Amino acid sequence: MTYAKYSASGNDFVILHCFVEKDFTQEAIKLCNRTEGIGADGFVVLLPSKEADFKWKFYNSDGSAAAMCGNATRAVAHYAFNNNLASSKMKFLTDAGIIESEVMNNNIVKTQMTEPKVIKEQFEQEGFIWYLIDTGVPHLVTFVDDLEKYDHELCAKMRYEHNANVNFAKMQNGKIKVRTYERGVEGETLACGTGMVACFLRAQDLNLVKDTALIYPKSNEELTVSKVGEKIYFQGAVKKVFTATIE
Ligand SMILES: N[C@@H](CCC[C@H](N)C(=O)O)C(=O)O
Repeated sequence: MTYAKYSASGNDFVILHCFVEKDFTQEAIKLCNRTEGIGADGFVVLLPSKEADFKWKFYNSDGSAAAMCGNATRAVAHYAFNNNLASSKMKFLTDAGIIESEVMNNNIVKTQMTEPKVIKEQFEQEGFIWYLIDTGVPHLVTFVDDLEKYDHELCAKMRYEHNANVNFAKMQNGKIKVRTYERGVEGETLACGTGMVACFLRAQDLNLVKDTALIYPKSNEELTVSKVGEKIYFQGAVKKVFTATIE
């Protein structure tokens, strides 16, 4: 089995393609394990599709399946282009719908995200004002004045209560800084794409940004989120860390 390890702004993935669809839960748990496996936040398998260039199955590191992953869309697009599975502009099927991605120069990949759906308008809980939105997967967002307010125990509580990923965001010189607790990793990751998009949409809602914004996750790598009409684009660099073959 040949696979690639990618980092998309610090959110890391093991990616491979095959022709046989099956349940990859055990492979996800084994390969994502940081002590006894390769180590990653997520595992993605690309499979043939009649409707698009390919389809994917996405798994979190604990083996749970997720409908979408913004950062993985960028890593997977780069992988597909480099493995001749698609041209630089491609469409692929996720459980959240069709994704369009474009591989550009300098390993920059741009993805058109799925249509967001507000699940719950702002509400107060645990001393914070939250907003719950689905950007492919569900995200709670709270804007704070200090990202040190990010609290693992609180995130875990909110995550289970709302079955959502949890984001603490802060405006700094017109840019958005974000820390995300990810469902299925059950901890803070270095970046979460659907989380950054959720924070951008909440910032727009609060009139903190216009139609485009620079966003910095925990890894501090720069990403851009923009809204053109009703379409939302998410863009940034990805890194192929290595490729390898395992028995
Ligand atoms: N890291 C991803 C989101 C992956 C899925 C999420 N953990 C969930 O289960 O909802 C991203 O970049 O969007």
